[in-house]
Amino acid sequence: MARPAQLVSEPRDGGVDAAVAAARRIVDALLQAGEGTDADMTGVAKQLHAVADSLEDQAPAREERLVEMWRGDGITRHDPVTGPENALAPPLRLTGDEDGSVAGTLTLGLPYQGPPGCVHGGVSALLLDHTLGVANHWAGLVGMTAELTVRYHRPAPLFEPLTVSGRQVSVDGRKIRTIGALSAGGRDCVTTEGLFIAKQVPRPR
Ligand SMILES: CCCCCCCC/C=C\CCCCCCCC(=O)SCCNC(=O)CCNC(=O)[C@H](O)C(C)(C)COP(=O)(O)OP(=O)(O)OC[C@H]1O[C@@H](n2cnc3c(N)ncnc32)[C@H](O)[C@@H]1OP(=O)(O)O
Repeated sequence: MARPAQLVSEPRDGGVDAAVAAARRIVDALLQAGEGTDADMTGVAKQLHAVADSLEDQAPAREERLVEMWRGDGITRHDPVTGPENALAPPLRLTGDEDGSVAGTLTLGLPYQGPPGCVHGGVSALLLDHTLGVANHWAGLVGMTAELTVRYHRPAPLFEPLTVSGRQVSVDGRKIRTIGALSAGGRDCVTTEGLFIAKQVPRPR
């Protein structure tokens, strides 16, 4: 049987991907520390601002950067779910199977908390919306999300491996229907059904 296809950008060892991995650690560590430690948070803020100042000084114009982001086809490096260049992405790593499904596993920490010890519902919806989009790409026809129905069956736990999966189920003219699930320990926590319309926002150039 063929190996599953990698559907996300492999993070690189150095460059911006390494800096983004460090930024994710910072977000996590700040939340883990909170207010009640002896850490010099004023000093920390100063150091982080210094890093941001230096990055902003050297960044290209936003329009130029958008063109660069959207160069080429397929997998993106900047999206907020899988993108190795995006510190907001957990990141989720998705692979595509021969049967047309896509799936990935990840473990979420404190930055993604909703109810105590559980994943925020909006975060689950984000992970699923994107996974359904990638499932459409894997199936060969992508579209814009027109409708997303999300059912929350049971709380999804933080700090435990979660599986996120999706599969395109039908195409009727421009209407694409795609389903997905987020599960923990083999049990569905969240399931979703999406209607996508085959249309794309023009790429910046
Ligand atoms: C998409 C990215 C592609 C990147 C490609 C890279 C490669 C792939 C790699 C990696 C995958 C990445 C994955 C990313 C995933 C993320 C997805 C998002 O976050 S998308 C952003 C959120 N969604 C919006 O912002 C939409 C906003 N809405 C619109 O733009 C329009 O309303 C749109 C396109 C949905 C429809 O507009 P109209 O003008 O093209 O089409 P009309 O004529 O209105 O509808 C066509 C048919 O669909 C029905 N329809 C439209 N909206 C409906 C709805 N909400 N519910 C039910 N039916 C609806 C209509 O009734 C009509 O049906 P009748 O042909 O008459 O039978």
